[in-house]
Amino acid sequence: MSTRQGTDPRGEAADPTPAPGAARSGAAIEVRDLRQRYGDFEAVRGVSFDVAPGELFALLGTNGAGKTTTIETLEGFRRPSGGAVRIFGTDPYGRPAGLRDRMNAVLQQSGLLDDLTVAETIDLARALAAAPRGHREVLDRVELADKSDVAVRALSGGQKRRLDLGLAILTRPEVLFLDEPTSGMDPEMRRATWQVIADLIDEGVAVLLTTHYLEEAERLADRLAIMHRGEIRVAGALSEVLGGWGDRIGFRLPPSVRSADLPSLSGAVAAVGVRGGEPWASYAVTGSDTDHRAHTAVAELLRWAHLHQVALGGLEVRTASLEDVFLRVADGAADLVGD
Ligand SMILES: Nc1ncnc2c1ncn2[C@@H]1O[C@H](COP(=O)(O)OP(=O)(O)OP(=O)(O)O)[C@@H](O)[C@H]1O
Repeated sequence: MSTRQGTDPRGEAADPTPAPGAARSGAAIEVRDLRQRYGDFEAVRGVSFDVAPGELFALLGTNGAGKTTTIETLEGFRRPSGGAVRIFGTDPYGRPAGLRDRMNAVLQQSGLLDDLTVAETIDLARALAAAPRGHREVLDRVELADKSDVAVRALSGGQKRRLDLGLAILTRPEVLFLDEPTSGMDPEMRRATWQVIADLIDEGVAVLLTTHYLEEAERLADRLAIMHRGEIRVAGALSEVLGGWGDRIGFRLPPSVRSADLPSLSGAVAAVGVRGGEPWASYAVTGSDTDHRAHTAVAELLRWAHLHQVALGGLEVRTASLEDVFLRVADGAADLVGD
């Protein structure tokens, strides 16, 4: 079955991974059974994962799942309520000097000063950094050279995110936290930003990314986890995450066919929803030997359509997508996978 994945900006296939949630070796970021409370409310409930140098781990999840709380804890702004986090083997709480210079972040809330120009912003950050990248290199990497003399307040939302990224990479971090770094960017700027991130990973930076753009995770992540209500529900390399979710057969449900009239296909579970404002029939084929069973189900469906003179508009047969998995997790339907 075909997948919807496009070109990988990193130009490489995802590595096979020994175990969901486990790093390959020498973790830069370690999270062990992390718990984080706000008063009586437990926002993070026993989360574990590792990120190795030169690896991008994407932390996906529903709104309020606990992603930002996890990142803030790793950055050393919060002491864990339970469990432990380590950056290069050191507890980051309180941001000890030895670690502070080795990590940086693009946070959801930008700390830019509106009155400074882009060039002044970079100069100020360079003055505070121990071994900063060159002024021109930063501008070029985030493609803001033509905005050098523009005041921050006059930048677009997407350009401000690019400047945030420029400031984060300026300090040459070995660990980079990216909390929704491409929000507000148009598709072209988003793709250019993916390339900047891909280059950093190639240079050996360990990146922890949160994003609501699932395509972003599909393109960039070596491994990913989907969080819901403070827990990791699904984790692993993209192929592992999608592997258990089988194939999908779908078509537009003609007005003449009621959902009760749909045939039962061997080994496939039917559901009727809406797509593009029209009723959409879909069958999920899961479990072992999915390819063979999907072929059998399609053959049965075509026989049924021929017999009953039903047009299968928009017929598609595809591997489950990250969006399918995400939506099932958001429904609370996914089982806990990984550690
Ligand atoms: N300072 C705080 N005090 C009390 N509750 C908080 C605080 N910060 C976050 N929360 C709650 O903790 C939960 C997790 O929030 P968090 O911001 O970590 O989620 P998130 O996964 O990053 O969400 P989003 O995708 O919407 O940004 C939410 O229910 C949120 O309301």
